[in-house]
Amino acid sequence: MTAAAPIAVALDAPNLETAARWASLVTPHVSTLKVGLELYLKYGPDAVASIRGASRIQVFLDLKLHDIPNTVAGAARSVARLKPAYLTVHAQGGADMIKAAVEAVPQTKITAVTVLTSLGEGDLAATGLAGPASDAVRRLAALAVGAGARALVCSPQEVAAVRAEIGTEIDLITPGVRPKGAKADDQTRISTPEEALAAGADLLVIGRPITGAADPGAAAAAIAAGLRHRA
Ligand SMILES: O=c1ccn([C@@H]2O[C@H](COP(=O)(O)O)[C@@H](O)[C@H]2O)c(=O)[nH]1
Repeated sequence: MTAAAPIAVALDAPNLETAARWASLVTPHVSTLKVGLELYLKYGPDAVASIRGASRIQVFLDLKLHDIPNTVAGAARSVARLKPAYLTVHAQGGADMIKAAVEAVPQTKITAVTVLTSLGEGDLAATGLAGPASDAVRRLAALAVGAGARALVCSPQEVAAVRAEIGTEIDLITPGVRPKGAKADDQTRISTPEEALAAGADLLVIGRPITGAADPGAAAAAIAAGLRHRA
């Protein structure tokens, strides 16, 4: 049996039946299933239970919490019983907010989202974050790790620079991954799965290139095979 590839499939589905079907098709090929806002806001904890099924696959709860520290700590405690491997917060919420989340759920890796992979340089300037995205990502990564985050989300284009700064202990997770020739959709700072892994990513988040395929299981298997061949 081959080891599951370091891929988190983003199960951004309109209903539980679709998400559970995708989950059962991709589970043999990948290490992680990601539940995000679309599914969690509609179904809550049932979303996690139904995609996990009877398997022991890792769950990545991508709720991108961003509020005052007390509120984020309470929100993190509310999902602790789901035992997600990863729970996201926005690094821009600041060090106290990240620390509050870390202390609230010690068994889960609090994962700080640095700069959304959909944003380009122009978008950043418009939000008042001057300078190249890579500068903001590195600054927010250092802040988040200093506050206790054990994983970071950045684009594959910044992974090598972040890795050089934060060392090997922190998991680097990259959305914005597109197989060669695939549509970028609304993602801006993208790379291929092979490039992301070669740059030092630990876990690649991939949604639509897998879930939008006619056969999501085959699409996941093909990307996983590509990663094995480069290793
Ligand atoms: O910066 C970020 C943080 C999170 N995401 C999430 O990852 C997936 C990507 O899905 P694709 O279909 O492969 O684009 C999605 O669930 C996002 O919410 C991100 O894209 N960028």
